[in-house]
Amino acid sequence: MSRTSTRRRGREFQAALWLARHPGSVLAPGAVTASGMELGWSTTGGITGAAALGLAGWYRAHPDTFDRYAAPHLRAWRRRWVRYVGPRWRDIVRACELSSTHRKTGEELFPRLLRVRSASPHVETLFVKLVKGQHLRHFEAKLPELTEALKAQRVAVERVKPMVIALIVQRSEPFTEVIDAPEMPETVDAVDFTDIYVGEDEYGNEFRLGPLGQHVFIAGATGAGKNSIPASLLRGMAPALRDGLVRLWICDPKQMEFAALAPVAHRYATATEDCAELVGEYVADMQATQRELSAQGQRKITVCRETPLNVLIADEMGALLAYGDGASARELRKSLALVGSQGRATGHSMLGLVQEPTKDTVPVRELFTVRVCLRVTSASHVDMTLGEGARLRGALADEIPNVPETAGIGYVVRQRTRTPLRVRSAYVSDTEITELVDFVRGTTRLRAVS
Ligand SMILES: Nc1ncnc2c1ncn2[C@@H]1O[C@H](COP(=O)(O)OP(=O)(O)OP(=O)(O)O)[C@@H](O)[C@H]1O
Repeated sequence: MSRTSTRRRGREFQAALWLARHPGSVLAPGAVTASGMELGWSTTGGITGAAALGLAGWYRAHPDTFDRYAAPHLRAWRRRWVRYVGPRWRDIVRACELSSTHRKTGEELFPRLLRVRSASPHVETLFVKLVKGQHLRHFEAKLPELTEALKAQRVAVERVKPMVIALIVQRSEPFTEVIDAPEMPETVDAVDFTDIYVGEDEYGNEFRLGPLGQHVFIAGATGAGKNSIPASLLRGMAPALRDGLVRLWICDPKQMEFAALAPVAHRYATATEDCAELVGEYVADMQATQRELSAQGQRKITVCRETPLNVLIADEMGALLAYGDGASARELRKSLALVGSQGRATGHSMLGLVQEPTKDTVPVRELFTVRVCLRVTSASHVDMTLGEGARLRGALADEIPNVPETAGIGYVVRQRTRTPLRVRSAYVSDTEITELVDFVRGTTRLRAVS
């Protein structure tokens, strides 16, 4: 209903509305006061102290679960009240000329901060209710001013629903140094095919992927550092490759970085038709394993020489699917779909690399169980890679600067919470690829052992 009166809403009602919007601010002090009056102030102090101690104990004892479940809420709450408390938010909005004046009452109207989310220490998402007459465009036009006013590195904006937008505020860069290539274990016993080190996450934890039972999709613009992820995985499995427990199948239309691995690959192809044939063989191999498994009454393989882990690396998937000749591309899509849906039990995994996640690659994307989005050139590529809403939740992969210092940086979505996690893969140089190849072929001893 539009306002016709020239009088403002009374202050007592403004206060009541504020309290209704912030029930926590009423309930928390209310609960403490009630407890103090009912149970006595020393008991209440004891309960509050025990809760704080419990939280501190959790923080120290289980960093993983604390960082995942408690930290985002505590951080969001603290930032809400330290950085964006009423007058501060209004000052920022006013300084960026994003407030407006009510025509009749002359009252200054501010876009209202509905919610602050902070899934990682480096990013906050501010959900903002627009003032009538405002549009996403007004905020887009003021992004540079907002970035300065918020003292942020970067601010992005997205429309959430009518009258509500999200400002995604990146505060800092967790990765300022290149991460060394993973060491190669000496023996197969040291390799866990479901858990291989490939880099670090923004909390300083190890970023690990498991090729056994998973298909990994990696999107990133040219120079984003896609190759480091498969290369790190291969280094982590080096003794298994050497001993015939892992077989490598490579589709390499570009014939650049992966060409160095050709000598240790079980199959290697470059032309689209040859790649289609290679993937066809991969499917036949998978189906043969399926028959063996069902003859033995088993549901999945144990990695050994007889039933090795097969890893299919499909570089430039977009090019293979979109620009190759029609029949081969169709054949490839069908075969990849089969591997995607049936290959996990038989130990037939895929690592798919794309420069641009477009509509040709998106249907295939759904076949992959783990997706990594490195620097991409368009905001739409983020959700195309990681799934709807990923960018809104803070996966600003399109905002990663296009400079060599950011290679290998990107996002994965945590399966349980769907929160994007900023990660950086270890960097595997050409020399370290050569070292891997020599190790697998048995022409060198190890440089180092984990
Ligand atoms: N994880 C990393 N950490 C630091 N630097 C890296 C990392 N990965 C790659 N780089 C640097 O970025 C350059 C480009 O990497 P890479 O060739 O893997 O990119 P790409 O995404 O595969 O690009 P293209 O699609 O053009 O092949 C490398 O030569 C290297 O200098």
